[in-house]
Amino acid sequence: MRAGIIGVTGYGGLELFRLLSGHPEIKQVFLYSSSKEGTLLSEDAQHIYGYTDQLRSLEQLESDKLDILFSSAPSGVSTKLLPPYIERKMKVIDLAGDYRLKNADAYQKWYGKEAPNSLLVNEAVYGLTEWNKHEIQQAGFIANPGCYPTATLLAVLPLLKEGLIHADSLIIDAKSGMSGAGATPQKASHFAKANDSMSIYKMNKHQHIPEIEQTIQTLANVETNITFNTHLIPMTRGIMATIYADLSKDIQSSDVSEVLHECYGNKPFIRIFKEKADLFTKQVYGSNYCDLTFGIDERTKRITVVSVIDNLVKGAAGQAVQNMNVIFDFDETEGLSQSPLFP
Ligand SMILES: NC(=O)C1=CN([C@@H]2O[C@H](COP(=O)(O)OP(=O)(O)OC[C@H]3O[C@@H](n4cnc5c(N)ncnc54)[C@H](OP(=O)(O)O)[C@@H]3O)[C@@H](O)[C@H]2O)C=CC1
Ligand SMILES: CC(=O)N[C@@H](CCC(=O)OP(=O)(O)O)C(=O)O
Repeated sequence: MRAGIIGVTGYGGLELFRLLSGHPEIKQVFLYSSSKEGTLLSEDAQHIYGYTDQLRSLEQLESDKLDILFSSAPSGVSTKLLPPYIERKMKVIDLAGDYRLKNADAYQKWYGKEAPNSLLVNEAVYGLTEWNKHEIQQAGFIANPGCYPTATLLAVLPLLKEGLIHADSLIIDAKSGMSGAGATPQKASHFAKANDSMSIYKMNKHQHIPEIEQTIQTLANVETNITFNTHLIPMTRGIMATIYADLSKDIQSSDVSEVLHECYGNKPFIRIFKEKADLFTKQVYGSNYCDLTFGIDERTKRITVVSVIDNLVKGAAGQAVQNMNVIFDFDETEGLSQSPLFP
């Protein structure tokens, strides 16, 4: 099979390149750049020194014959760039947020950008693999989930669906490594500011709030108004989402455990740890795993659920490859079975 990657010079694109290069079904990967066409990817990305394929232009993409196209460009770009390929029925997986929100006003409000063509938004299948496998199997066009929504939704959906927690009590405290902000240097990622420090950002206005609420509505069939905040941590990869919710009935740990195991028992990338396990982001570093634990607080009748992922793998490129595997009926773990890098 032949795959193409738009935005391959960015962090999500490089991770796609790493995973697709080791995928047994992918024979060729075409690399596209909007700014560095004709140069070698390895000139910038020294870790793949020796790789000699030139970056192709977006004009070349128009006539290239691909079995699947991944787009890992900043939000707003795929609204303009992807329609011809989706309309041509090329298989497309978009890692950006453009096609995730079904409501155009919500997209404009939270992203501050012009909403994409609504027909194509309706065509897009939300690629939360463990929850949407059947739809993904039939799909030609996938809106790959955001990194924070992936970590959050995998943790809360089973509990919401089974009515174990009050939907309107959800508080999500999420933290990300610096690669979540992409390869372009920013003020917040300047070493002297970010190192040895921690910051909160986009307080109560993060663009992933409507994505999480929309997906809870679609997949667990409940309305929510979440409190969701994000923090930047001086590490390269990783997301930890610590989630608090009121228990809806007299729930025991064994009920929660049973619901999680029932939901994810046969899912290769979800690992359920014992209650109150000391999870850390590095235990999933470089892998497609989402690790979960929880603890019931008998005193407050609240539950804490914790989820860790690698933002570039399960939160982006890994889940995109998992979705490709589902679309083409490959084993879901094909090309994704590397164990985490530790220490
Ligand atoms: N980083 C993360 O953890 C996650 C990121 N995402 C989403 O994935 C996408 C990529 O993120 P990330 O890799 O971090 O971002 P980066 O900023 O690291 O990379 C984006 C790449 O997009 C390309 N690009 C920029 N403008 C255009 C354009 N007009 N047309 C085509 N290509 C363009 C650039 O490459 P070139 O100049 O060579 O074309 C650039 O390298 C974003 O939408 C992001 O929100 C989703 C989940 C997690
Ligand atoms: C650390 C950091 O800055 N992370 C980014 C994640 C970007 C992302 O995944 O954006 P979309 O899902 O909207 O494409 C952020 O919080 O905006």
